[in-house]
Formats: sequence, C-alpha cells, structure tokens
Amino acid sequence: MVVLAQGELEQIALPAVQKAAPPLADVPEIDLAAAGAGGSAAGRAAAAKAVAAACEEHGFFKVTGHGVASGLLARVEAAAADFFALPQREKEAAMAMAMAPAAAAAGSSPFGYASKRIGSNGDLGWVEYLLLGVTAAGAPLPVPSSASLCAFRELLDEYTVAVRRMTCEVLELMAEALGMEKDEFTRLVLEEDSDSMLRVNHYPPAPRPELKQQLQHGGNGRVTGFGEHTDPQIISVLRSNATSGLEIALRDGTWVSVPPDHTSFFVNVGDALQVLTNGRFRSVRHRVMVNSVRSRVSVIFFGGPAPGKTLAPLPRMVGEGGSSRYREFTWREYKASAYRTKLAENRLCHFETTS
Ligand SMILES: O=C(O)CCC(=O)C(=O)O
Ligand SMILES: [Fe+2]
Repeated sequence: MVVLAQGELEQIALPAVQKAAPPLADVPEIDLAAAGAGGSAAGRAAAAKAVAAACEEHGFFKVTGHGVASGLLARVEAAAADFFALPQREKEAAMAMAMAPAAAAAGSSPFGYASKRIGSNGDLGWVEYLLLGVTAAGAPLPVPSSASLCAFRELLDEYTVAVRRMTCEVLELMAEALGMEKDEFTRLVLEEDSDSMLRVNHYPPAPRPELKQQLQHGGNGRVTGFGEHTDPQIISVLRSNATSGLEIALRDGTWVSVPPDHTSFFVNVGDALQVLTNGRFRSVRHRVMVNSVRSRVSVIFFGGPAPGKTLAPLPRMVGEGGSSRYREFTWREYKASAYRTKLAENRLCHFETTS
C-alpha cells in the first residue's frame, strides 16, 4: 500500500491550473507483423517510414502485431498484481531479489522495491515499483530468496527475453528508416554489459479522502503517479493493463492522454536515441496521472547501452558540414549526471554543444 504522510500530497497533486489532458486521437501505430519476415518489402518500407515519422513527431508510438504471446502478458500482469498485494515487509524483502549484495550493503543501488520515492532526489509519486537490472541474456538479476519470488523472477525473465527480441525488431526498423546498418542500435542493447532494466509499476487508485481534501484546498483532484520526465535510455517499451494514466507532451508542450491498450506495447524514444540521431528523433516527455477508481500496472523494458559506451550523434545524422548538437560522453557519465537531478529536469542540456 502506498501511504502518504502529511505534506506529501501537496507535492504529488497537480496545480489546479492543469486541466485533465484530452486523449491523443491518432496514436501512431506500427504493425510489426506487416513489417516482419511474413510481410512484403513494401510493407516493411512503409513501416520503417511510419516509425521514423512517429519518432520525429512524438518520440512515441504503439506497436501491434508484436508476437509476444497474450498468455505471457496476462501471466505477468497477474503475478505483478499478486506481488504488490503482498505485505509491505515482504515487498521490501524483494530488495534481495533485485540488488547485487555489495550495492545493497552500501545502499547505492537504484534497483529494488520502492514506494512513493522515485530516485534519490526527492521525487514523489502515487506509485510503488520494482526496478530490476537485466543481463544481456535478458534475465533480471540476481537470484531471490523465497520460492514465490523465484517464480516471479523466472516469469519476468521469460517476459524480458520476449520483449527484448521485439524491441530489437523495432530498433532495426528505426535504423533502416535512417539509412543505417540494420544493427546500428540493436548492437548497443545486445552488448554483454548493456545497461538495460525492467520496471514494474503499480499505481493504486487515488486515495479518496486525500483527493477530497486536495479539492477543498483549491486543487483539481489530479494526483501524479509518476512525474513528468524523459527516459534516459535508448528505448523504452511499455505494456500496461487496461487502466489509463499515461500522458505525453506534444511538441508545443500540450499534455495529451494515451488511451490504454493492454494488447499492444508503447514505445518511447529515450534521451540516448535523441543524441544518437542528433535530435531528429525526439525523447518524449511523459508522466502518469493516477486513476481514482482502478489500479494501473505497467511493465517497462528500458534498453540502454553499456556503461563505458561513448555516445555522440552518429556521423550520418550530422551530415557533411552539419553541426553536432551534443558533445561526446559515456553512458556512465550521462547516468551519473541524470541521477543527480530531479525527474522533471532537462538532463540533456548539460551535454549540448554551445555553438
Ligand atoms: O508506468 C507507466 O505507465 C510509465 C512509467 C514511466 O514512465 C517509467 O517508469 O519511466
Ligand atoms: Fe518513463
């Protein structure tokens, strides 16, 4: 259960001026089946073009025809709900499931179970979550202690392998659309020490007495589950249950809500991909607002490069005589910088070239 202490509600309530976001009417949709081996060359070219257009306009799109079994999605959703229904103490014990022992002892790992606190810079949300590191083979690390957690981890392993495969298909389409080698992006995510992760989020229904209290104090009854941010990695691939909540910011800063679709995946372009494409693909600003009636469960695979990987706009994206919008940096450097800032900050501005 997420329980708020005094004063915390003010921090996660949206200012009254922020009205409910209208739904995004035309979420770009990519049918991976039509783009895959079974489809035609024309179908693939059209899908690649549509992916590039969506990445340029929104940095966001929906994937259908993804090939991940619906039974697996349903099992993960049910197991996540079971996990979050456990007593608080047992969920906290799941730390052992997610953290390397040395990091756990030092209290320095971002991995594990957390409630309300997102990162270590004071960001709060009406959410509890499990954040797991993922190996190149696809498995969340390391081995948990109890039998039921072990089964949950094994299921998440299976899910990660399937979603990672699909993520690579999407990354190949992106590379093709930009006229690059097919594996330009996938090789970053598939490297032995790729810094990929899996996050399982649970947003319980917004607490009615608190909402009422907030409305009495001039609020608009809207509570933040996960505050606005861009994802730092290359790509994020999200699947949620049928509860709404996800919102994205359009180019002009307007917030729109994304109608939920539990049969599909949603893809976010991350900061690292914005850099690699020299800003052509847009890292999408997004957030989750809490539904007051139904709980939302989402699972997100984040595909990231290896810590020592040097990132900079790819030469093809800069072009002859063109200028690079970002300086060169390592993924380790970027993460260290991003983790020092609040969620909502523009983390990429520290890496922009000044010219
Ligand atoms: O839970 C969601 O639907 C999205 C959460 C999110 O943006 C994140 O975990 O980075
Ligand atoms: Fe995110």
